[in-house]
Amino acid sequence: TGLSRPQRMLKAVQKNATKGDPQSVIAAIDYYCRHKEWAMNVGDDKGPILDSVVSEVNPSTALELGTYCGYSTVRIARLLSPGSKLITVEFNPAYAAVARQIIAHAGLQNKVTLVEGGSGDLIPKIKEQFGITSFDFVFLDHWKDRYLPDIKLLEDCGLLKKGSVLLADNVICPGTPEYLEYVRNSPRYKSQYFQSYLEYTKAEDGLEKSVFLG
Ligand SMILES: O=C(NCCCCc1cc2ccncc2s1)c1cc(-c2ccc(F)cc2)cc(O)c1O
Ligand SMILES: [Mg+2]
Repeated sequence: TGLSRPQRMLKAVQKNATKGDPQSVIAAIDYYCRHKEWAMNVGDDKGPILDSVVSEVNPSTALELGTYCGYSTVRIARLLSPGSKLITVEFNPAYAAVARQIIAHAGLQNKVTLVEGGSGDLIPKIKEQFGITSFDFVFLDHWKDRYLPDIKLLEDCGLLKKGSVLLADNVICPGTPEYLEYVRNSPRYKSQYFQSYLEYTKAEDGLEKSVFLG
């Protein structure tokens, strides 16, 4: 059966990107996915919006739900200040194996902790396992029907504080209607939509930024 799509993407990174250079890793993945084969990275249309929110928040602690091949992990981690930590959660072991190698190729493995498992199982264990009291920034990019239950779980576990910023991918395509309805109508969040495009396509998609008000 040969290599999987994530493995072919990894080969393209190892061939075309400079070790220790996150920007070249990002460029190699975007080139491969735009010109060779599509993959569900946040991509180079939505990516700069992600970058601007991460830079604005400058998080000491960040959480990513849904690593996939590590593209957005690299985008986020390359912007973190020294001593800051990104925890990224991936359910699929094959994706996680590729992501570890892509994150390492970018030279960002010291800023990133990749945890394999389901978000619902892991979130309640984060405080005890990682000594984290709250997250300054959360990027949601995993199962679209897990966005809402998982932010409620983050609230219940006391992992959000006043000012914590949530950024959700794919709120239009594939879509996260229940999540959007909640964050846009809850008095506990101030929400804002950033219109963009589904990665490597002309279809509409966007990111929803929601600030937790405590
Ligand atoms: O499903 C998507 N992303 C989640 C992958 C699920 C991996 C998981 C991670 C994890 C961690 C913890 N707990 C449970 C889980 S489950 C996704 C899909 C599309 C798309 C858009 C149009 C299409 F025609 C076809 C696909 C675009 C995107 O940007 C996506 O992010
Ligand atoms: Mg996505």
